[in-house]
Amino acid sequence: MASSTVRINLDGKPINPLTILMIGAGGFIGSHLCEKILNETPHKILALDVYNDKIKHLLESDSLKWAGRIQFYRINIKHDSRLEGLIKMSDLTINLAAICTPADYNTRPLDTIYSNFIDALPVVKYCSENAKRLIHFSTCEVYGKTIGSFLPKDSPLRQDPAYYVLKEDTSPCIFGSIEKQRWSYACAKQLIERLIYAEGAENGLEFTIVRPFNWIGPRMDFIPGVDGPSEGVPRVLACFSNALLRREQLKLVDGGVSQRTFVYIKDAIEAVLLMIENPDRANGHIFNVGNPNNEVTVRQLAEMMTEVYSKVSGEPALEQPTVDISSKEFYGEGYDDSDKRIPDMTIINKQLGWNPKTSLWDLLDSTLTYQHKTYAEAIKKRGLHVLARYLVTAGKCCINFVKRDAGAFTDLEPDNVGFKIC
Ligand SMILES: NC(=O)c1ccc[n+]([C@@H]2O[C@H](COP(=O)([O-])OP(=O)(O)OC[C@H]3O[C@@H](n4cnc5c(N)ncnc54)[C@H](O)[C@@H]3O)[C@@H](O)[C@H]2O)c1
Ligand SMILES: O=c1ccn([C@@H]2O[C@H](COP(=O)(O)OP(=O)(O)O[C@H]3OC[C@@H](O)[C@H](O)[C@H]3O)[C@@H](O)[C@H]2O)c(=O)[nH]1
Repeated sequence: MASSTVRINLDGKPINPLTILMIGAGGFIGSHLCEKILNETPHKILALDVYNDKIKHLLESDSLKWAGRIQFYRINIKHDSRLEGLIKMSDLTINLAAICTPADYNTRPLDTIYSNFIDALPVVKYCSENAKRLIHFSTCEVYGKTIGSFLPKDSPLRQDPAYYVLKEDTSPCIFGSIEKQRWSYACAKQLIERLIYAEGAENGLEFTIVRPFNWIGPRMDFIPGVDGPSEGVPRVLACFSNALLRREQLKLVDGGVSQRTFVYIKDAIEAVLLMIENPDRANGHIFNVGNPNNEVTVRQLAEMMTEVYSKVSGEPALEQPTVDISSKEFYGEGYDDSDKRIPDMTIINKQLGWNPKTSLWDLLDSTLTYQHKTYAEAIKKRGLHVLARYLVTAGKCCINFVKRDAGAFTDLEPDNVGFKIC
């Protein structure tokens, strides 16, 4: 519940109610950030996105306690004349809009570059020209590969943090060759960071840049064939959740040797709210937002998710829960990878006093509980439905489709048919 008492920031200054333009509010991070702002602050949100299914629960009824503090605008920032006016109406613009699933970077490089650089240009321009504050979402991927990854495999220096800890103001950005089009995303993000930084240096733009380190939690991406395209390839959490839900093997790209640190979305948006409400401490800064204590290889993540899902679902794991697959087969030509992503936390600790709280096991427990509750039934129905169609077309038996409503047989959606084998 939004408090009615005057809220103060880290420097003891009163926090005045803000109007926040959130571009990409309908996405994974945006939906959690909207919830937090509406539940804990008096701020108003102009939620801009092409989709709103992940924030529908915040928009539905005027009876909601935050009614009137969130308005949704179905806008594609690629070509919409309303963008500048909305930026002018707001005290702060947060830009989350991006194509940010690795399966797109090497297969849709032009769209990826346009989305992460070209389309962000007007947002930066309008904020700078109208002296409006900007919080821009970049990525930990701008660091690319660690320096240590170029050392000989047996070099002891690989164990030296100086060769792998990623620090905002000192670490280089190291990408693969141009043919490795995976890096189209990271390079576009790097260039928009540099443009924002230059707008700050030359024109006084008040900016904060966020580099998320694998934020995960409920509502991340989609489950292919349920709330996203069957042929879609989401990020690893949704890929692995999809396999677990369907009792299929989890695919380990190139053996799952890459390492990642994962942070719970609920911890991460706490850091963003601190940035929003402490402009004197956040303006002009780039922040790593991640959890250095949650490092695993992708293989270890798969094993942990398998164990947690077995506990959550009550179903035994597969005999062989994982299978290796080459990146070429899984992602196609031009894929490349970050070897390791450990965030240095010095700057965010000093400026905002933020630290993540949730262990990887606990965040996977709450996330897979959500996934199982949300998707298991739908997937089971679709599975039976597909089986029924197969049996009928294969002439194995006749099946009486028992319609649950009076609709025509054309709408044989799993939700409204039951069947019995005669
Ligand atoms: N989730 C993470 O771990 C992570 C890690 C690093 C960086 N990021 C960055 O954080 C931001 C948000 O990521 P997310 O995980 O919420 O992704 P997401 O895909 O769930 O959300 C992005 C949202 O932006 C919207 N969008 C994209 N192009 C748009 C356009 N032209 N006009 C209007 N809306 C548009 C999409 O519809 C989507 O709702 C992205 O910039 C991403 O690069 C996220
Ligand atoms: O089914 C899968 C999916 C993914 N993976 C591997 O899991 C690792 C993580 O893959 P993700 O799809 O989550 O994406 P990455 O961590 O590489 O980058 C992501 O995090 C940083 C953000 O900028 C973006 O949202 C995205 O680029 C990669 O090594 C990938 O190859 C698998 O082994 N199997």
